[in-house]
Amino acid sequence: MWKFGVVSVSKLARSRRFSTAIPGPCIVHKRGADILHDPWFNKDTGFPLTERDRLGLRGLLPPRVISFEQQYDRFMNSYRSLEKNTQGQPEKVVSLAKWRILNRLHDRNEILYYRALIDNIKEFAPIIYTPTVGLVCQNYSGLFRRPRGMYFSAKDKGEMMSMIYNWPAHEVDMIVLTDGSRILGLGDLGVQGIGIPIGKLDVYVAAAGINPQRILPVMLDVGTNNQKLLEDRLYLGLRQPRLEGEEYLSIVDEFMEAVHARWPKAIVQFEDFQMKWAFETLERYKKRFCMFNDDIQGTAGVALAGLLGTVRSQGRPLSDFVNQKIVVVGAGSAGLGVLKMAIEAVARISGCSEIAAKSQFFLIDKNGLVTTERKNLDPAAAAFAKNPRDIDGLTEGASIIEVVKKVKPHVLLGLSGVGGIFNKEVLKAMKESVSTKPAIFAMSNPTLNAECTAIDAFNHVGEHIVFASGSPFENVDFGDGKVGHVNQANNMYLFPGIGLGTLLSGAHLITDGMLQAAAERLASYMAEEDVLKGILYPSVNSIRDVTAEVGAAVLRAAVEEDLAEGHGEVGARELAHMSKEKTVEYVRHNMWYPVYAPLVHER
Ligand SMILES: NC(=O)C1=CN([C@@H]2O[C@H](COP(=O)(O)OP(=O)(O)OC[C@H]3O[C@@H](n4cnc5c(N)ncnc54)[C@H](O)[C@@H]3O)[C@@H](O)[C@H]2O)C=CC1
Ligand SMILES: CC(=O)C(=O)O
Ligand SMILES: [Mg+2]
Repeated sequence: MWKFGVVSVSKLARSRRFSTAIPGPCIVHKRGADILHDPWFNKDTGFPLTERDRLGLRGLLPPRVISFEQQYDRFMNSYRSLEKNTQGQPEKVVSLAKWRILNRLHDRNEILYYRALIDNIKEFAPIIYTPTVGLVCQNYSGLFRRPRGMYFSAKDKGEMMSMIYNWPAHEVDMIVLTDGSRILGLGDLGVQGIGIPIGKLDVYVAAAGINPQRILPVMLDVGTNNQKLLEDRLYLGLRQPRLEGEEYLSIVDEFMEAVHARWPKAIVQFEDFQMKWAFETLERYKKRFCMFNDDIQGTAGVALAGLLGTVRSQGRPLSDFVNQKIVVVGAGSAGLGVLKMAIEAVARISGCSEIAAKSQFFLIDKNGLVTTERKNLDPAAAAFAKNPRDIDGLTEGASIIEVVKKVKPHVLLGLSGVGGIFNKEVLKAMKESVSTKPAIFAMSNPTLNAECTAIDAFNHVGEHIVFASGSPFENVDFGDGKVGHVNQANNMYLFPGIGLGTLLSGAHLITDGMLQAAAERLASYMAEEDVLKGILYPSVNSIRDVTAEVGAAVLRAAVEEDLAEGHGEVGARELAHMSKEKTVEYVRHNMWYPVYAPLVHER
């Protein structure tokens, strides 16, 4: 395994684009061409001559040694040329071309790839993550060139305990797992959903500095109910309907046991599971394994930070959160997670009961306003259903426009997966909001599934609004130098810190207290003057800094709950004695940073 010295965290490394500090050596068990074909070790033309001699590479590369800086510039020049050459072509074609050039580098040379990603995260995140990752998943079987991560299928039942040892790395810290059943707002994409764990883990490396040799994207292929995929000759997954009930759970159980047996400290992030399994697996595993569900819990924290930000943006104290009327459209894993966490926050802030705290929240799903009169009310949504007595003038199943007109909410938040449902009529109705700064959160991904665009929100509601979307939109230019700020309300601001903070704490569980600490730290991250301008979240360019703060908050919460067992050479006692500032520095210090380490061959 690679062991890097202090390079990744020294002030020197952070303040210079290319650090001159020398990293510790990295042991490699291969020689010659095998190294060139291994993206973990390959340096392309960057191998120094002495290393070429030591590793049997002489003659396998052109003679000139190219520095890392030159390789980096060469890659960025190719990327810029591609941008120029694809100008005017359809957006999908351009996005996929950009993804391909990045993916090729990922497959060839991980250090260079992650350096390019970290240095250009704002520009590259929309390619390796939402929205382009959605397009990649939709076209995965056609785009497939080489595997990445692990694939466990229903056909592997009984084999997983041994299969897990097929993974070449001895240590794994972070796993992102999906069953492909609800990929972004794109529905069931079966095995093609593997693109999501890959993209999320790239964000882990870029934002949290998790060592890429210690990550593992996993696809649990239990079939698909997507008829188009089942009929597609090139589809790479199991061509059978999804397993259900106990059969399904037994597959997930077996996988979790296998992971735990090989890497008892690995953290498993559940991602993009359809709602019923998202909730069920969270309940089933959260007290047994170190895991969380990003769509339920990560999203909830990011949304809560944004909701608290909207209160601050109105120039009001946080205690006013209890008076904010909030309409949530989408009663799935994400929407219900947000409601639960927001209601708990209202109860905490006001000291009232959670039942009383619910009065300001309205939940709408595909059948309209959710009330206790709903036939076959989903048990997961029941806790948030309105009693018809409390919603004067509104009835079961009322439409979004009816609810908005009647309630005049401070916030309209979408997690429905349905593009454009905050249409002109709905947005115009938000003009009557009782808030001085009405907030529109169009959080569904990818871009085409957003409930509205930024331009439509500012045009139809007004320039004074607060706007956030799950996938990035450009800021809106009002002319005369005035700009409507677009926030990206995406769980990418939290999950890397949740993972890293948990890892460094050595906790074997992720508790509500740790998740709450993460959300609170994000909520307080922005300065008052920015929040008053409607800027609720930091720039994606600051994602390592945000993650260090969030990670430290999670770690400290684990210490407070007496769950921290320590990590590496830093024990529980030492963690408990770290000040807040020292904890942030400690977290920062443990972020991996991509530099070429000298390779040392060992048999
Ligand atoms: N910005 C972010 O960080 C995150 C965004 N999301 C996005 O949220 C969306 C939903 O995710 P999940 O909750 O997991 O999905 P889900 O499938 O569990 O839930 C979707 C919900 O939307 C409702 N819905 C469908 N059509 C509707 C309509 N026309 N009007 C009102 N409600 C409607 C459904 O009844 C259901 O309650 C996806 O697009 C996903 O990409 C999810 C997690 C994080
Ligand atoms: C961002 C994310 O997790 C989702 O859209 O599902
Ligand atoms: Mg997700």
